[in-house]
Amino acid sequence: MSTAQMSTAQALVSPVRTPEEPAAMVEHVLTVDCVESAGIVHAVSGFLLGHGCDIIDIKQYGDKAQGRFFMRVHFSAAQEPVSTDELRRNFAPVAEKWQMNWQLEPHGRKRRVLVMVSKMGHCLNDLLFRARTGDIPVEIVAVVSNHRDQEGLVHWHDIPFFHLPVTKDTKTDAETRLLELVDAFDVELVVLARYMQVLSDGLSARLAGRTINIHHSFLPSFKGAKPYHQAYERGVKTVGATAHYVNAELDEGPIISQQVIDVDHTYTADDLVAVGRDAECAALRNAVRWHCEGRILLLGNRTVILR
Ligand SMILES: Nc1nc2c(c(=O)[nH]1)N[C@@H](CN(C=O)c1ccc(C(=O)N[C@@H](CCC(=O)O)C(=O)O)cc1)CN2
Repeated sequence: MSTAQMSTAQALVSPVRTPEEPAAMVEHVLTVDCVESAGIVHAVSGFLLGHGCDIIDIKQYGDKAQGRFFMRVHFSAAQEPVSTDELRRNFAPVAEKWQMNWQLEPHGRKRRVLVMVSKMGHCLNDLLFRARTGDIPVEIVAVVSNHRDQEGLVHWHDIPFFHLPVTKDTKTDAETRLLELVDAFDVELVVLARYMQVLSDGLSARLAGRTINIHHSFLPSFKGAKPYHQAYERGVKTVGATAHYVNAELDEGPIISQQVIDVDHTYTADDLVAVGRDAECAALRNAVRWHCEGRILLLGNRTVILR
């Protein structure tokens, strides 16, 4: 068989050689905040260009009053040769030079979430459904409650349920057990989905920046345990809900997301409780989604949301 015949035969069996197969691309999200100054975007985009990365979406905000700069970059990187850990190692010197607070995560990585609830299950139910359907990038790894009302729902989702009753005498042990569960399940975010016990200063400090609460009023109005009854007595025409990070000060943590609903004189206090549920679910789901997508950065007791 002549060489010409040989090469025709080979052509028949070996795959058609197309131009260089693009390497598999992996998407990442980089969030940074640092002192505001010229050259930050250039430094970050130059780093990405130098590592063969392609920017998909970029959001930034410079707070002139506080002199702080915030940025979120969603980008794709050729998987070979750059892994997430390698990107982190290579970005560290850039972050050091600019004194950045930063995070670099695979885009869409599901965060490990522990949900706390008392008796009212509407926010828990909404989060369980949206986690199950992939609407929010979370894996709910455990649910903790000081009551058993939601145990059946949680077991239906095949998720571990822990009953930690809280009284004046058991609160310290309950909080110690909660921290054991946070470590045991490698929890990245704790969500208080109508959990009606105040976390101690010590627990709030241990969970600072990784605990989100839904308060059933449009803060700063009507703090405390019964905001809808306060709203009814005050005769308001709008009620709402506020998702915020938890700190030791009750209902005082940095606000992430708020929702409102118009009402009028025909609404009883129970009617306000009922219409408020949708606002609570919407505010909490947005806050959890934005936190897990790396869209929230802190500026003192306020938040910067890059979306
Ligand atoms: N350290 C914090 N812990 C909690 C916060 C918070 O902002 N910081 N928010 C609460 C949720 N919440 C309002 O959104 C709230 C819950 C409970 C109370 C309250 O007064 N509880 C009474 C007991 C009520 C009961 O047993 O039903 C109390 O703790 O004495 C006010 C506001 C979650 N934790």
